[in-house]
Amino acid sequence: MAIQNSAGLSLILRLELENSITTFGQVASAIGETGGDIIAVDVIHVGKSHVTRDVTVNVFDRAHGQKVVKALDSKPGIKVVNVSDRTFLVHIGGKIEVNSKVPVKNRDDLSRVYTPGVARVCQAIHEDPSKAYQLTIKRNTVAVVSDGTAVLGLGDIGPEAAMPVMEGKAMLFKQLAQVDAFPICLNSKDPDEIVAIVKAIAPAFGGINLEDISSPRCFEIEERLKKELDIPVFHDDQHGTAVVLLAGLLNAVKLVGKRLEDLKVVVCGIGAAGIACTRMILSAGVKQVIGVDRAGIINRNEEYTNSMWTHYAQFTNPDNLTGSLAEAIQGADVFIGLSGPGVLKIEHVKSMAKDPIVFAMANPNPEIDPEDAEPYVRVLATGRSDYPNQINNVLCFPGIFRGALDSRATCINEEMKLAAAQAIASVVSDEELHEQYIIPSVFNKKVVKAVRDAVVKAANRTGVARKEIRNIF
Ligand SMILES: NC(=O)C1=CN([C@@H]2O[C@H](COP(=O)(O)OP(=O)(O)OC[C@H]3O[C@@H](n4cnc5c(N)ncnc54)[C@H](O)[C@@H]3O)[C@@H](O)[C@H]2O)C=CC1
Ligand SMILES: CC(=O)C(=O)O
Ligand SMILES: [Mg+2]
Repeated sequence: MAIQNSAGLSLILRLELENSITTFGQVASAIGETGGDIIAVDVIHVGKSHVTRDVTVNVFDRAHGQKVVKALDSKPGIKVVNVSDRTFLVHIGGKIEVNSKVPVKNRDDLSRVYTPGVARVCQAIHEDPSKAYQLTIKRNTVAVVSDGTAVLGLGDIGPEAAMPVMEGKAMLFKQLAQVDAFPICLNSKDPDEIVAIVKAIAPAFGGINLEDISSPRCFEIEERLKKELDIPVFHDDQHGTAVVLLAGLLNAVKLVGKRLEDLKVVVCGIGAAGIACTRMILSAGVKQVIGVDRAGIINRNEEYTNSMWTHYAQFTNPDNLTGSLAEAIQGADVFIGLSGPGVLKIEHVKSMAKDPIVFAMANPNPEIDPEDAEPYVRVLATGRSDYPNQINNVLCFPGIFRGALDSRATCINEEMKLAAAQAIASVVSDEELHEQYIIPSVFNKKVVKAVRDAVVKAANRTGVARKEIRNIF
């Protein structure tokens, strides 16, 4: 099983080439000798003495990029005028914008969309607040709320630094499921204040997607908001991740011919995602889950300062094992990583049971380098977009909110989550199922529709839908 990795970093190098001294062939050789991969060349300006070209080069990391630049700069007749990182370029000015659905071309239009016409619409909603679903953006709009305390695996990097991730989530909501989503990053870490703020902004939204809020605060914040709001509140790192993880696990066990109830599963990283994933796989039928965090195996002999861990020990680790990851993983069928980079070593993988399944889901860098793990595992998945088998909550949140908004559900309950997991898994047919294809691609158009339809049905079945469904796809 060969793993294809796209290069880590893509740079655009603006080069000024002196015609009499150098050729493009020399440029290409200099880049090739350093291991850079040219993926595009554009001519920017042709002059008598100089040609300016933009050369797009894939490199492994920053240091490699610097090596390529140095190699070019050292050649006579080649000048590196500018270096831009394509990832930064797509972020300039942010990734989303608000568009108007109604053209305003004259006074007549203006008086309808704005004052005085708008006043009658406001009064209609005042008389019947449920009309907000017909007459405002509420029915199709989700707030993506973060406090920046657990951004990917980068930790507490603050609300401003969290924005690119939240903009990315909003972009994906729109692109994949036509849901309008706003990134809202809060300058507060106080659960009381976060609950109060989200409650206060809720009238404009049909759902709340909590994102990258650190544990254990995230549990309290979500629970309180669920109780106090009549729109779905969904902590994506918990439930979106758990839904996609279960989908991947259902297909992986089918592939290796094991049963959920016979598995020994190790979950590393007992935070928001790890706890929710544990709950989800237990409710799907797994019996033996062992949690590991910085304090080692989570067991019932300890009283942890993190009360969630004390609670976690009550419903996991049936044999009350103690020790470290090395002890936990011996003979395990499945490793689920939701912690940080480099936690899982080759020796750990070698000590797993036959046909090991490794889901190294920490972002941006997984618990083990996929190239290192690949020779020793049967099924490998990461959370990243540039390897096969991407187990990432992006497979869930667009479709699950599409279904919840369409059925105007009051919440996203366990049945809706389970239905979403089964729907994602079902997109991969038995004929297609393969070590490198246990989970559909984010770009597989069947995913959002399958999840949305399954969620709508589950919402109806469980009595949380407030609306008859019209099919929008
Ligand atoms: N692939 C996906 O869809 C998703 C991936 N993640 C990733 O999972 C990781 C955790 O995310 P959250 O649960 O939201 O964060 P969190 O902050 O709630 O929990 C992380 C947990 O991992 C533990 N941990 C960190 N380093 C560790 C180490 N070296 N050994 C043992 N335990 C360690 C922490 O102590 C903490 O309990 C992040 O890297 C995040 O990017 C999270 C959500 C979705
Ligand atoms: C994917 C995601 O939500 C995370 O890594 O936090
Ligand atoms: Mg997240």
